[in-house]
Amino acid sequence: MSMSSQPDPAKLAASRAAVALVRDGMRLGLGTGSTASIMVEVLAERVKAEGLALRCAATSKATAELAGRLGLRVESLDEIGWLDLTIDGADEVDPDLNLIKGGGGAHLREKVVAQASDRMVVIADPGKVVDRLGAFHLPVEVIPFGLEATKVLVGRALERLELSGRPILLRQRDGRPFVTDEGNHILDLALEAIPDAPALARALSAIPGVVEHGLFLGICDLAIIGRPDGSVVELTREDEGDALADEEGALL
Ligand SMILES: O=C(CO)[C@H](O)[C@H](O)COP(=O)(O)O
Repeated sequence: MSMSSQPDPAKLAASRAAVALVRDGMRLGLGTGSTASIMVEVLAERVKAEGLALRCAATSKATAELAGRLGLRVESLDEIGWLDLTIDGADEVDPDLNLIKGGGGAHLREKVVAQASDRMVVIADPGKVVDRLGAFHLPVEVIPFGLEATKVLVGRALERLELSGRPILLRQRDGRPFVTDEGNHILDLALEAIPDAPALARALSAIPGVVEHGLFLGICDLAIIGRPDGSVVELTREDEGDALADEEGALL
């Protein structure tokens, strides 16, 4: 494998299993983050070895740059129109395959791309599997205009959902507010646990300054969890709780 540093074996195992789902001629969505980057490298190697003809849409500038550099054919989502499969990482995966995403600040484009795909497959290591979403800070992309007012409205929404007092943190990078590929900022909500994810998703989406939150509810079709020994566990929404219950001891 031509990767510069030795990849995490669990992420590599999940990536290989996901890339095995790719078929010649597919239109693919490429996720963002360290796991998705490994997947892009594995995919590029397979494309080179087998001469597959793929069309790829990236979920971030960083992924577009990586995929292009590795020789994958990257086009805009509008050029491709619709995708057969999107493969992406996640920050948390619950037993119903609901996700928190956006640790890398790309969840807006990631959600657009995932929703424009027939199938979304998540690749992750066992540390991402949780019983209930919320330990990971929930990213919320907001427009710069009226940021303080948006923060107040987010706080009020949390109060109504019995999450009052939870910190709302403006994400920083190099001492300045983080700027997404779409020119927006990110509020990270330190919720600890999310009792009612659909209600929170609705409340956040109703705030005008909020562009998109990192809750991916009912979007993921398959989660491939890699293990450090190179094996994988596949979780689907149909077998959701059962599979997790069976595998939990081995996963965590
Ligand atoms: O949602 C994301 C980026 O916005 C990533 O998929 C998520 O943060 C997981 O990243 P990693 O694979 O590096 O742990």
